[in-house]
Amino acid sequence: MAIDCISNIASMTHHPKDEKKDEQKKLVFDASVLKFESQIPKEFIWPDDEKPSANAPELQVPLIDLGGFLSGDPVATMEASRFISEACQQHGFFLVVNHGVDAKLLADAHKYMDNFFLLPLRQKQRAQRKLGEHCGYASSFTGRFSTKLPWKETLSFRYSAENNSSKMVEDYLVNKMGNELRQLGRVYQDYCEAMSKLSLGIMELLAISLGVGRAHFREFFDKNDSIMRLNYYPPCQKPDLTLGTGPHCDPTSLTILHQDRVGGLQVFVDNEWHSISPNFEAFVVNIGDTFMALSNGRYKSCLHRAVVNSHKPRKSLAFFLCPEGDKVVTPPAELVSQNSPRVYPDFTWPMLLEFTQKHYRADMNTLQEFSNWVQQRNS
Ligand SMILES: C=C1C[C@]23C[C@H]1CC[C@H]2[C@]1(C)CCC[C@@](C)(C(=O)O)[C@H]1[C@@H]3C(=O)O
Ligand SMILES: O=C(O)CCC(=O)C(=O)O
Ligand SMILES: [Fe+2]
Repeated sequence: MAIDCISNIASMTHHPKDEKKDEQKKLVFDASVLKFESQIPKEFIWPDDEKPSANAPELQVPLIDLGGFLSGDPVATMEASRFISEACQQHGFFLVVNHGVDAKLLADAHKYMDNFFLLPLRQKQRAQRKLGEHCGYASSFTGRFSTKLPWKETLSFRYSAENNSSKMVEDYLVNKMGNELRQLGRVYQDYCEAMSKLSLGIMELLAISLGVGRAHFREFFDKNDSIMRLNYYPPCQKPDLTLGTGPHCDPTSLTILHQDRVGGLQVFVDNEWHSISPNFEAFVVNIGDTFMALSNGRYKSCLHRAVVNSHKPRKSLAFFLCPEGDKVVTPPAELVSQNSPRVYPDFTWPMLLEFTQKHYRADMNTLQEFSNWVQQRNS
């Protein structure tokens, strides 16, 4: 595969445009084979100004204890919302502990990632993500991007909090991968339900921290239609030349990320990349572009990326909270005034999702580029 991959890369430079497109489709990232190569394909080598810097300083992120809030303690609730307000005005990232997510479920969610990603490539490709779609298996997005390829494999699927969708995740994975992955499907169904519940709690704290009605965002996301993404970063023989996930702000509303014990998440704060050290007891929470719009720009969606290493695989589970498709993303009246005029146009999440899947590779400017695109289309 690697030879095929490299010969395709080699031949990609000599074909006319249309044939080159065909060649790109054949470029396959098979980590189990590429690892025997001393070099990495040039498509995975990022420009010098984006390569990972040596040991990034650790970011001191507030560890917010949700225990008091979850048990209804009003003092603990106010304290947690204050910590969140400070973090979201600084960089949009915070850590939560005593979050109420079952430890065995968390352990299973990591264990079943190995069950999937260690399958032979041919089997993983049964769930192959199609161009323009956001669900399915993808490896480094070969065929979607031709440069700055991320050193990762992902499996993404939809989760809906609608009552009649209690088996959506399980059914999707069994339908794509066969009945032998039914237990895996059940684990991620349960995991997404736990993430949705945790997200709605955090939405209450965000509303309190912004001084809007405590139920406002909770109701907005009650029947969320979210994305679950499993990130698998194979070891890389040249970790200082590539990135696991490129620099970006999440276009979604809220991300609840659980990284394994390997570490690799970095956040761009005070003009420098900082690492967020792994803490298996904690979830990393960050707001995304859609919540930045909902907060009328009050809270910032933060630039972050993931680096890889040469000695062991890294895994992260990212739950991307997204509103139902027909919800209009517009800030509550309390956050708009003469002193705080509207920053972004009204939009729906499916519009922004389509923009990132068909028109624009999400980076640190997605929301601004999307706003320009919306205004052009409406003018
Ligand atoms: C809506 C989404 C698009 C991406 C997955 C979710 C939220 C994060 C986005 C992403 C991770 C940002 C960096 C670029 C990207 C292409 C990736 O590296 O995976 C983005 C995802 C995507 O478009 O598939
Ligand atoms: O793997 C990580 O730590 C970060 C992944 C990420 O930012 C994403 O999937 O949006
Ligand atoms: Fe992200």
